[in-house]
Amino acid sequence: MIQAKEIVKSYGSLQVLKGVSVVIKKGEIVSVTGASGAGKSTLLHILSTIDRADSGHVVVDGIDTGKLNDRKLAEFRNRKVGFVFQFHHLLPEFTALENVCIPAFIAGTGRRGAELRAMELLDFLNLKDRSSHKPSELSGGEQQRIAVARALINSPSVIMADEPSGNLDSTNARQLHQLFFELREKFSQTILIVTHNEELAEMADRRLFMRDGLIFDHKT
Ligand SMILES: Nc1ncnc2c1ncn2[C@@H]1O[C@H](COP(=O)(O)OP(=O)(O)OP(=O)(O)O)[C@@H](O)[C@H]1O
Repeated sequence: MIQAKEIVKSYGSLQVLKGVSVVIKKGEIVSVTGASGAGKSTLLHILSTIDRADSGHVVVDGIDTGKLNDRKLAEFRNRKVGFVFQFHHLLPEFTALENVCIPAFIAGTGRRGAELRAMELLDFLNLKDRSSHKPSELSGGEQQRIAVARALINSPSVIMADEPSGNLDSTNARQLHQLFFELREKFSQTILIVTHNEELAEMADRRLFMRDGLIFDHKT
């Protein structure tokens, strides 16, 4: 489902990824931990095609992303990959429902179809009655669940989360963690989570660990 081979990435003279290879199977939930600066976010950005590697290959859903031009890559990302970040990045002037719909509009879905799908997702996430609220009128946990709904609207095959619960209190963090497992049950999604949260890392099917730009199986 996600295959990365010999990924190398440098920023100036700093080589951040030094030949990272990883395979993540369809429907698998994998966590990545490691010290600050180890290269976790950089790897996630490359696997999710937000950023390009200097060398190496990233294949998602059988598509070699290195072969796509920028326009095709943006289209691919919009349809195939859902993102959840530490800070939800919801647009403050739009309602929860509108925020969730935005990736669907970008994909060319009509307003009615997008809103129907968004309401289904908000219902699944117990947020239906918050749909007309702006982000500032929602709690941190609700904002993050809205961001999850936004990540799901185009039914991506892959969800990538970078410190998704880093900004939440322990109760909301636990609920969000549980949600990832419910998503896998319901939508068979492949989920890759970068986290400093040991409890979340431990819940995953498989744990990976990064050190100095290299990736390892996590040994308990
Ligand atoms: N755009 C950039 N330009 C220059 N250096 C960068 C850039 N992005 C990341 N780096 C550097 O690359 C290294 C790895 O960063 P990265 O964000 O991948 O680490 P991380 O393991 O996710 O850390 P953290 O746990 O603190 O989020 C760091 O030394 C960082 O300063």
